[in-house]
Amino acid sequence: MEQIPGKGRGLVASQPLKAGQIVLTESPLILYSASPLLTPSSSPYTYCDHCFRILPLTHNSTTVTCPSCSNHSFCSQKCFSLALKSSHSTWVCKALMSLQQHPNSTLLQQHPQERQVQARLIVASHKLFLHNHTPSELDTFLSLHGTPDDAILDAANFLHSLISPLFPPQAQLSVDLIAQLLAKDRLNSFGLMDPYSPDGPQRSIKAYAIYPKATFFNHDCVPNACRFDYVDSTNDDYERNSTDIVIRLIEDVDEGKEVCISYFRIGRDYCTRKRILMEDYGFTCGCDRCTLKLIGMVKKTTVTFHTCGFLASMFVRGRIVRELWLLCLQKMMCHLMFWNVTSVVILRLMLLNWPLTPISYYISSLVEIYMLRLLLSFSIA
Ligand SMILES: C[S@@+](CC[C@H](N)C(=O)[O-])C[C@H]1O[C@@H](n2cnc3c(N)ncnc32)[C@H](O)[C@@H]1O
Repeated sequence: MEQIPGKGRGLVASQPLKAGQIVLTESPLILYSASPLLTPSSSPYTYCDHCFRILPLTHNSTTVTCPSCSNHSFCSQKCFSLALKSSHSTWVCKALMSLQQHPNSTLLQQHPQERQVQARLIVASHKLFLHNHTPSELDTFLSLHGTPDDAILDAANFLHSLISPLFPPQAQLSVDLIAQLLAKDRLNSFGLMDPYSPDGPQRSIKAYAIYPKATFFNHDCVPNACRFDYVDSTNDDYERNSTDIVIRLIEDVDEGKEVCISYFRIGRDYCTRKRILMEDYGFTCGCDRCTLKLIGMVKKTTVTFHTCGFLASMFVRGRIVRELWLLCLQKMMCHLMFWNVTSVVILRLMLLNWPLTPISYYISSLVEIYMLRLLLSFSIA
């Protein structure tokens, strides 16, 4: 891990790496369902509440429903046994049931639906708040990027009043810790997606996970690494946990080069990428793809601006000296064609040696347009 200028911490190759190589496999520190506590999920699938694999539409002999809450189902007895020790312990089961019951549910329903998912996050991360829990996990979590803003503090106050009475006495739940949790989760959690199907509905997020190392991958719109989380596989297809994250390289990476992933599908256009990165992650991307696109846009705007100015000045002058204009038109067109072609050739030759920056494009467009203006004045004169 290194400090990357303008990006904070990032992950850098400490040796030459090959395309296809797995550079990280990791289990989540925190994992929770993305379906709101009180509202039925919009996903066409139901999932195992421990490993998030799809459950069969009709419960088969291997599916187990929690006998205490009857609200959570598991794909197998093995998953249920594992869940009882972690994701669906007796305390989690009781806390979720209590949040789903009146009057807690009434209070939750008065808030945006997002609050129901945030409540799941706090319940799922209760282990971090236990006094006797390993402090390194809380430290790791608190060291992640993200600070609470006013909206998060409001949410934290509400959720604290709702959930703290449910917490075990040995848990150090405070408004500040909840606010930290929400802020870190917003910038660092990965969505686990519905399975892909070519003619199925648009994929939605079935669960969220925070991975303590994977979270340090910065974003690039042309990433050199990519997430392979095997969420679409069935139980028999593979051995690793279905909620583990797997990061593979897309191309060879030299020693010292940063390894980046894309925080979303890479097919999105420049403006959509820019908006998502600002709204969801709070930064403007300076990767090569975005910079080139920006240069193109600056050039287009500059050329349009100067062309409009040029046409407007031609129009005004044309009106004032209409007679002269008509007389000179024929002569001018000859000059224009000559100078325009010449200036374009000169400028393109210059550009070959110029660095590709918005300034060089701006100056070249200015020069081009002033040459044409000069020529027009000569022609009219
Ligand atoms: C999941 S964290 C990545 C690790 C983070 N750099 C850190 O220091 O903890 C996401 C945050 O990293 C920063 N970041 C990621 N990619 C970036 C990029 N291409 N340009 C600028 N900042 C970036 C943003 O502040 C973003 O909110």
